[in-house]
Amino acid sequence: MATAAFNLALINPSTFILPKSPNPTKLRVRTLRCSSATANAVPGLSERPWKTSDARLVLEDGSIWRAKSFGASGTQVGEVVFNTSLTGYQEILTDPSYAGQFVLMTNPHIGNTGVNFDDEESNQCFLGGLVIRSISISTSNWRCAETLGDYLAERNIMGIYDVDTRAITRRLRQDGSLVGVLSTEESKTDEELLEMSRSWDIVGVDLISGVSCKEPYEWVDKTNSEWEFNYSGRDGEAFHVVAYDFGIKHNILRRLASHGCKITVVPSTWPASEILKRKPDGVLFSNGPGDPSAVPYAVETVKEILGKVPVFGICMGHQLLGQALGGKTFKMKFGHHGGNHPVRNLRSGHVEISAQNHNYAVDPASLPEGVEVTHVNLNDGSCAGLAYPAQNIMSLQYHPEASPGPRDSDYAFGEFIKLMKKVKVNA
Ligand SMILES: NC(=O)CC[C@H](N)C(=O)O
Repeated sequence: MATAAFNLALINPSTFILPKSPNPTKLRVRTLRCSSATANAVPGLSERPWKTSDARLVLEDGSIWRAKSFGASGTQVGEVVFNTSLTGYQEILTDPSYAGQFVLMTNPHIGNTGVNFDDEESNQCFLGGLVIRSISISTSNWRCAETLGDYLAERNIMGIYDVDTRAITRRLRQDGSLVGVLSTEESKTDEELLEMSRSWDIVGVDLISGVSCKEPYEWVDKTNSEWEFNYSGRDGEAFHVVAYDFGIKHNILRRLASHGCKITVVPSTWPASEILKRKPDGVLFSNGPGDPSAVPYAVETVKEILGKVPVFGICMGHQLLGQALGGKTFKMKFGHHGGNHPVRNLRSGHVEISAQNHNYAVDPASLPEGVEVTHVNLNDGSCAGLAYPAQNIMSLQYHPEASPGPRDSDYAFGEFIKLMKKVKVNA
């Protein structure tokens, strides 16, 4: 969000006098400095608009979308999903939950703030590729370290632009998720690419094992003090949380640390018995890519931990919890991906604007008695959060850590702390 504010400041000088800015002078100096120091032309794109189409996106429904390439070249298959976030493409590119997917941004103008050193949500880009309407021909931001095109090329990720993202989004909304093949290779025929898209599937595939860490590690970084916004819920007491890494986003770890937790991150296959031996105050089941029904080993791990220690599930973690409690998950028509999804907290009655990224959901009707639906997605009524107070379980289908997205749901980390505190006091 701050990136957007700085970027706006470049376009509209009136934003220099934001009344609520903690330090307007600092903002002005940084903004002006960045406009001259980091304004870079994107290599290879300065010839626009004369670059001719050199890439194709072939969808499994037989449609062929001609486009211009940036980033890496080659041929790549993936499931196309659309993301409605207005800002935060770097966090989206580094969210491991996008493994196996092409992210199509509905915001038409991408790349204007480049990429920086601080907004990475993991150490790698796991997504299949990026599909955008228009790539910015210059980058201009005080934190910009390189252009989006260079960044993707270095990580061997394909991108295409000058493609009708509105038309593709309407198709996905109407017909549901579609598998596609992105290719810059002239030698491959349309028929070959179509065949590739039709013979590939993301359902039933364990994508977690490809993104989880290989060894346990301790995490200490909090949200940078310059960006911290929520000082409630901390009283100096440190709770030890073990976080299962199913593809964990760094901001989940930063927010837990900012809320006063000492954190150990463990691989997705780490035995539950090892965790319980460490006697943590709580266990977090993270977000992660793919089909929750394709990872029965993870559901078994969750089952072994439930009821023994307070737990918090986020996105994939929420889906695995739903299954471990005896419920079912199903694939949605086109899922939820974006930083602007309204959710109602049924306990408080408040509506949150949330960050979401999922294609699967828990069917609340399949859950046993005693499990409470705590949050509902207001766009389609789907289950957005669960609690099972008898076993100190809470979970959200969406992202309280945002990154990118609004901070409305950060209170959920505070609720997890309260849950751990309650159990510790009564122990
Ligand atoms: N962000 C996530 O954890 C995604 C969850 C799951 N892979 C889905 O698509 O529904």
